[in-house]
Amino acid sequence: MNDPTAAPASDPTVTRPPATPQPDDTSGESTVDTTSTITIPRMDPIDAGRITASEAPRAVITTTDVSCYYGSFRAVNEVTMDIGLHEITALIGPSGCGKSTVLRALNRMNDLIPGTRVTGTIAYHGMDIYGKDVDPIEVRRRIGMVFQKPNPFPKSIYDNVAYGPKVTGMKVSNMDDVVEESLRGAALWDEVKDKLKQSAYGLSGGQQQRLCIARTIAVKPEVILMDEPCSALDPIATSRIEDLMMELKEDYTIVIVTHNMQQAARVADRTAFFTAEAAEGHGDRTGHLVEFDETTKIFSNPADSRTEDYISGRFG
Ligand SMILES: Nc1ncnc2c1ncn2[C@@H]1O[C@H](COP(=O)(O)OP(=O)(O)OP(=O)(O)O)[C@@H](O)[C@H]1O
Repeated sequence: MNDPTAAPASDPTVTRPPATPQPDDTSGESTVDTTSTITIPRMDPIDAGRITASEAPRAVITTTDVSCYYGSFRAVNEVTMDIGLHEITALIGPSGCGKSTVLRALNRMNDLIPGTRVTGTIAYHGMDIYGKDVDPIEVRRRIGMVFQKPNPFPKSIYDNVAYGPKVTGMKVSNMDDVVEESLRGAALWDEVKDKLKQSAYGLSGGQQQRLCIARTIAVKPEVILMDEPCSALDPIATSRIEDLMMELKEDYTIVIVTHNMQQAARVADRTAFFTAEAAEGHGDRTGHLVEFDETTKIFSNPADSRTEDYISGRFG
C-alpha cells in the first residue's frame, strides 16, 4: 500500500516499477531515490497531532529550484515557492505547463511513474521529502491527494473510509468513530449515515468526491493535494466541494490544481501561475512558475504581463 487514496485493485506499488534516476543525469543534483529503506522516525498518525497556525512556521512545504523530468524531458523548471499553513494555494496555467506534475511532486506521487526524476529540494517542515532515508508512503500519508475523477473503491461507504487507516496500520481504538469523523469532516455524514454498508458506487459524483476526501482525511494528513477535484462535477456539486475546502483549511493545508480561474479566485489564498515556454533552439516546452502571490493580487494587479494575458483570457 503506497497511497491510502489509491484503489486497491490498482495499487501502484504493486503494479508499477519504482522511478529510477536517469542515466543522462550528470548534473550532480539530488535525484529521486525510491529504493531507500525506511530509517527515519515514523510519526504515529494518531500521536503526530497537527501543528496549529500559532505555533507553526508559516510555510508547511517549501520548494527550492524544483525541476521535474519524465525521462530526459524536463517538464517543469526550477520552481521555488512556499505553501502556507492553513492556506489554500491554487496552481493555475495553460494545459501542459506542469501544474499536475508539480502537485504530484509535492507528495512523491510522481515516483510511481517510471522514469520520473525530481531535482532541487522539496521540504516538508524543513525535511527534504526526497531525502534518502525518507519513506514515501509516510510522505503520502501526511500529504494526501484527491484526484480529478472521483475514484471510490468497489466497497461499501464505510469500508472506503476505513481502508486507509487499516492498511496504513493506524492505531485506531474505534473505527466507527474514525469513519464518522472523516465523513463529517468531508460534509457527507448526514447524507450517508443510514447507508454506510451500501456500495460507494450508489453515490452521486459529488458525493463520491466528498467520500474520496473523507478517505483522504481518515489517515490524518496535514496537507491535502487536489488535482482538479471539481472538473468532473456539476456546478452544485462543485460549489459544495468549494465550501468544503473553505471548511477544511481550518484544519488542513490545501493545494489545488484548477483550470477554473473563478474557482481559484473564490477559494485560494495564494495563486501560482505557471506557463510553458520552449527554450531557444529547443522544441520542448518546459513549464515554469511565472508569478506566485496573494490571489487578490494575481487577479487584480498581476506583476507579469503573461499572468495578465492568461487571467484576462488573451492566452491559454
Ligand atoms: N507520465 C508522463 N510521461 C511523460 N510526460 C508527461 C507525463 N505526464 C505529463 N507529462 C508531460 O509533462 C508536461 C506537464 O504535464 P502536466 O500534466 O503536469 O501539465 P498540466 O499543467 O497539469 O496540464 P493539464 O492542465 O492539461 O492537466 C506536459 O508536457 C506533459 O505532456
